[in-house]
Amino acid sequence: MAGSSHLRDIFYRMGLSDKDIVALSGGHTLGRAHPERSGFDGPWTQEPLKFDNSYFVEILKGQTEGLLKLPTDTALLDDPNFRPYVELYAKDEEAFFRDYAASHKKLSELGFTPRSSVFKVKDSTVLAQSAVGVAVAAAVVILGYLYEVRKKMK
Ligand code: HEM
Repeated sequence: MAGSSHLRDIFYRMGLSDKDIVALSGGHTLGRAHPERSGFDGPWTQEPLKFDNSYFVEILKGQTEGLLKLPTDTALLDDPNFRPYVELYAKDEEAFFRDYAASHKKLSELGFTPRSSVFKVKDSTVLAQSAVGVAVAAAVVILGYLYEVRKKMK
């Protein structure tokens, strides 16, 4: 089972799970391989411009003339933890859409610090700076006023 352990090596170090591996592999429902790029040839599904669960339906069918199966696609079938997700997504497209969206978000946000935590630090710094600014401005106004009053009293 070299395929699935290699997949786990790569995806686990990014904090992704078995479910993420299978759901994201479903990205191959779109597009195709090009001999001049990867050496592989052809699409994974009959309608490679349509985002649906057909990638999972096709890999469960086995070899189909004209459709591609990468070693990482067949690894999903051989592994006892991956396979239940393949079967689920093949029969329940909504489950695939739901899990794909969550995994895609996770993948897209790798290495990204959420806005809220950045702004919390920034907000308190900005607030502290503004408070000092207001205090200085108030002091200038008050001192100016006292200076005028003293001048009039003289
Ligand atoms: C599991 C590990 C993966 C492997 C081994 C892999 C491998 C490949 C290979 C060999 C190609 C063909 C490249 C070419 O010849 O043009 C390809 C294409 C593609 N991959 Fe993956 N991929 C993986 C994961 C993913 C993921 C996570 C996504 C997105 C969620 C994805 C989306 C695509 C798409 C959309 C294409 C088609 C590109 C095109 O039509 O030009 N792949 N992938």
